[in-house]
Amino acid sequence: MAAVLRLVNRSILSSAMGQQYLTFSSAAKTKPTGVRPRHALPAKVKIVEVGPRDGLQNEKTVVATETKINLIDMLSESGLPVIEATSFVSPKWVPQMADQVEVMRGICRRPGVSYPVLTPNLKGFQAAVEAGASEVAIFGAASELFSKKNINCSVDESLQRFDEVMKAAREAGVPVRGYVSCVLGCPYEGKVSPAKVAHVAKCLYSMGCYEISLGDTIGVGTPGSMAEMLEAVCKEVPVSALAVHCHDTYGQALANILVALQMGISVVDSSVAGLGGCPYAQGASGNVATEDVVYMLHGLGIQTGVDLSKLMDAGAFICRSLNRKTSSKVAQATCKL
Ligand SMILES: CC(C)(COP(=O)([O-])OP(=O)([O-])OC[C@H]1O[C@@H](n2cnc3c(N)ncnc32)[C@H](O)[C@@H]1OP(=O)([O-])[O-])[C@@H](O)C(=O)NCCC(=O)NCCSC(=O)C[C@@](C)(O)CC(=O)[O-]
Repeated sequence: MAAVLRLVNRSILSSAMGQQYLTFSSAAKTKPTGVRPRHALPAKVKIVEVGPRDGLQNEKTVVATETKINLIDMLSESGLPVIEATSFVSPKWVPQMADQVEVMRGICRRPGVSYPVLTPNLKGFQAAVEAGASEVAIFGAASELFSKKNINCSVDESLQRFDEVMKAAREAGVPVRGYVSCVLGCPYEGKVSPAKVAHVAKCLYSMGCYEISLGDTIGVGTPGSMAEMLEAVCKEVPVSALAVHCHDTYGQALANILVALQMGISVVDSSVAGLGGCPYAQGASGNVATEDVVYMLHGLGIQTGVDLSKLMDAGAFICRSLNRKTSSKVAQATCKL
């Protein structure tokens, strides 16, 4: 971990615009720790906005469908390339997502923007496709107990269910993203081994998921544990197919994302205004705020295609609608609310 932090502290960004990589000058001098820094940051990062799904799924009061639709449309206005719109899960388990069909039918789809939805099983997949979803995500876990609490089956059983979804998705030509939850800790089991994370990630990738999002569901990770976990996963899944999904419970999310970028990852999940939490991971705070991720990336000279001002308008809108304060430090600092 010390080596990773030294790497960050001593980094010197290349000032040349348009250069493909930004280099870290003193990386070679750092002591090896088993961590594999790539000594380079990507020139471009794809942000996967999960606010309308992950951000809202845990809200106690039902959010009006129109509000969800307006939020998604404002987010797509801001230039975000991927907006996870809703989930096709049981309304008994997650009542907040019960209006998934109306949301999918109501949004204004911008060309070039993808609107994936969560589908835990074949039933969810079929309903999603019927409602017009053109991309879906399956969601597994690296922790047995979390899997049981979240989707009511063991990790192995979940992989069998996902296999059915993958087959149907292949036939329908629908791309599938895969999540692994609890990659840096579980609310029920505590520490989770990087080997288990790597195993589940490899299974999802082998099944045909085009991208694997690694979820620090309860936000307990640090740059050290993130690097150790990624080291294990990168041996099984190409780094170009990995994304990180960081909750900010312990305030470590941006540091963890920076480490992931240094290790070659260029896809980051985040949630506008830092909304969110998982209904089956008590105490987990929201995702890292998209505004803060965009601010950091732009500050590093990394392109996102996102207009920060429009993004903050979307954050202000949803915070007003939910009558709550933003968790985005950037939005707080710029007094947009
Ligand atoms: C997976 C199930 C459905 C299993 O739930 P189950 O009770 O085991 O399912 P079942 O197959 O026995 O069916 C029971 C009932 O659910 C219905 N059902 C069955 N499937 C569906 C479906 N797709 N859509 C709608 N209804 C469905 C089914 O028709 C039946 O209805 P009934 O006969 O009782 O009226 C349930 O556990 C569930 O919905 N879980 C969802 C949990 C969830 O959404 N969690 C939050 C998302 S994960 C997350 O936030 C983490 C992530 C991704 O962000 C990454 C990170 O941060 O780590």
